[in-house]
Amino acid sequence: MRASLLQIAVDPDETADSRRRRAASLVREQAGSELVILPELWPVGAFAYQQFEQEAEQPTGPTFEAMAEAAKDAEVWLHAGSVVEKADDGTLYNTALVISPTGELAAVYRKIHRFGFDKGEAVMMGAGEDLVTVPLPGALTIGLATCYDLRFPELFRGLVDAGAQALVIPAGWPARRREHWTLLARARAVENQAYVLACGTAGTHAGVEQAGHSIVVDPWGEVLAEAGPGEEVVTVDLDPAKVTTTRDDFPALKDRRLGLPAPAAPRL
Ligand SMILES: NC(=O)CC(=O)C(=O)O
Repeated sequence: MRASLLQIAVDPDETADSRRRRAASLVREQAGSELVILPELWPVGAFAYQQFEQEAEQPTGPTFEAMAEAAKDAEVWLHAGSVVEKADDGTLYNTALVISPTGELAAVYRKIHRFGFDKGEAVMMGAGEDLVTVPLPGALTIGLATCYDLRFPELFRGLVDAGAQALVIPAGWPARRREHWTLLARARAVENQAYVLACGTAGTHAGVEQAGHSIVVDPWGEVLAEAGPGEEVVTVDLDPAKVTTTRDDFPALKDRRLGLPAPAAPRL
């Protein structure tokens, strides 16, 4: 199963429409891949908080329209990264879109853990509540998470329990925390015995230099491919059987101790 990660640059000197056109043409160039992945909030930039309201769209808005055409032309499954979604009640969400090779909206995932503590998406956006997996026919079942979610292992265990074999994580990860990005991506792969495909952005916006370094890790924790800091396409071949063989040969997931009594209150 061939997968391509499109590590697109999100510098502020480009409009969202221009970036959508560029992304669409990059997607079309990936014909032959089965899965193509774009990063988090790439039309606007993950830290461009001031633009969120203005660039907010419906899940079937301009990003979906441009990406659905491209997915159809290339005949690929497209994880179109995430967009600022404006829900019917006006709430904004950081929402990932998965598009089928026939151009249908196959799944949406609203980011569960919002980044920013007392600012940015943490205060401007609603939190997703639903874990989402998508079985790609004849290939792997992917589990969806976005950027800051990478720091919360319990989410990934939930995805694995729901059948995920590959964890797809679009991000807008800052350069100053790049070591965390690589370490966490490998940790999520090892502990869940799953592929991790984590696609970041390049460039700088809102004063935040992006890490790039999109990474693909196999279920044993080996790095199959890693981008540099600039705009780049990473293409890898995944072996769906490797998930099963890793889990069979080293069955650590079966040694989980579920149902232990919880402490009276979390000790933080
Ligand atoms: N931007 C994010 O969602 C997450 C992030 O930057 C981090 O360090 O975590």
